[in-house]
Amino acid sequence: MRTTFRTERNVFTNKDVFKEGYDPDEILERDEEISEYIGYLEDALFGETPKNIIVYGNTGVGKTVVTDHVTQMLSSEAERRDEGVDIHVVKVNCGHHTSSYQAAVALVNAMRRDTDREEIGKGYGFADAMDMLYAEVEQREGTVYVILDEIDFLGDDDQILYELPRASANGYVERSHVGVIGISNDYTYRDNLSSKVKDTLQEDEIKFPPYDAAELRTILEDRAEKGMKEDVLDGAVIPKCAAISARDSGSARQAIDLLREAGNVADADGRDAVGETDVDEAVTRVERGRLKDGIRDLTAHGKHILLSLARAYGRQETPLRLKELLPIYERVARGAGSDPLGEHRVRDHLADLTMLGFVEQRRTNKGRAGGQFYQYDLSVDAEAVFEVVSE
Ligand SMILES: Nc1ncnc2c1ncn2[C@@H]1O[C@H](COP(=O)(O)OP(=O)(O)OP(=O)(O)O)[C@@H](O)[C@H]1O
Repeated sequence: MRTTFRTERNVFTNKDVFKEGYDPDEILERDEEISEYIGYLEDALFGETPKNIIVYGNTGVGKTVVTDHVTQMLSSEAERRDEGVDIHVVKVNCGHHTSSYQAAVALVNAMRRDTDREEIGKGYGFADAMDMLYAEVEQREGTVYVILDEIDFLGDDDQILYELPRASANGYVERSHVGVIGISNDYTYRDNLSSKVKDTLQEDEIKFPPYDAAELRTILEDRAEKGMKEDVLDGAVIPKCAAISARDSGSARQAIDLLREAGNVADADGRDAVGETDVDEAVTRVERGRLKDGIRDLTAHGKHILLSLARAYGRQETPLRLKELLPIYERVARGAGSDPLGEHRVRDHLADLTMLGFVEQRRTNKGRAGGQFYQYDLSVDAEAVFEVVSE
């Protein structure tokens, strides 16, 4: 039981070093990708038409951190040379702005915020938004690199990728150039683009492979040095976090999360030594965190259905059939103030939840005459479901 605030932590010197938004001074183990990137970006420094680039790689492999780093380098270099070439960078996340129209509006607003102007409201069409975007670009009188993070969320609505690269050729901007950098988790993204977009974009590709254990160790050692006290880590901790993450995902995010959580476990225990067993506990915590994020991302009815299953599971009534689940779901949905969906839609949701790994679907044969039917069970921790729903 704590009655006072601590004056010093047991393990950490700076927890911010382990946060998602932390900007590392140094990007480690990505020299090849940085070099390739610099090669593509360089044209812009000479006032030429900028190259369009798409960066591919799984989650947590450094696409964002490297893109931020090299584009920052590019605009500082242009400023340092002071040869009349200004380079501006504007970034939006298509995961939050999933249509070409929304992305265009978000870009206009980002550029307006950048110059302390009011954001535009609603009620414009795509063409209006693009006109406003071109006006912003033209005002910069230089090269504007547009970064579209999570570009695959645009899906078929990729008109903006057709428009932006043609801005100069079409005379929409005369004093400026526009370049596009797309960031994607989906290696097949390009295959789904329409041929007219492919023809205009003519992009170069940079692929970010997953990190191996040795690379993750380097990244973790650097973070530990910046954010943890000296000598608190047992020698096996970093190699273990690195090995688990390399085997699982090759993600630096996962590795950093594991090290932070292992530190948290020891710290909360009042220890100033982090050991291997703390990593085991960290794995459980990080997985639970990821599971809860996944539940949070579900639609409202997805959550209602999962909660119904979790309740049934808690009463040891699972596995159960759809017709047994429906009344529970209907009560849950009404309790949350929404109209329950019909049987077919619930079945579709259950199929989605099964695909996402939240639910297990079993086919059961009931003797000769009984025919076949499906039964459903919860395949994630019920507590995590209750916790998210009660947030
Ligand atoms: N080479 C590296 N050196 C130092 N830190 C890194 C490196 N690569 C990744 N990181 C860190 O790992 C985390 C995830 O990296 P980043 O956000 O760049 O991944 P991403 O590939 O863009 O992932 P996502 O597709 O999920 O957005 C960040 O905290 C980042 O600072």
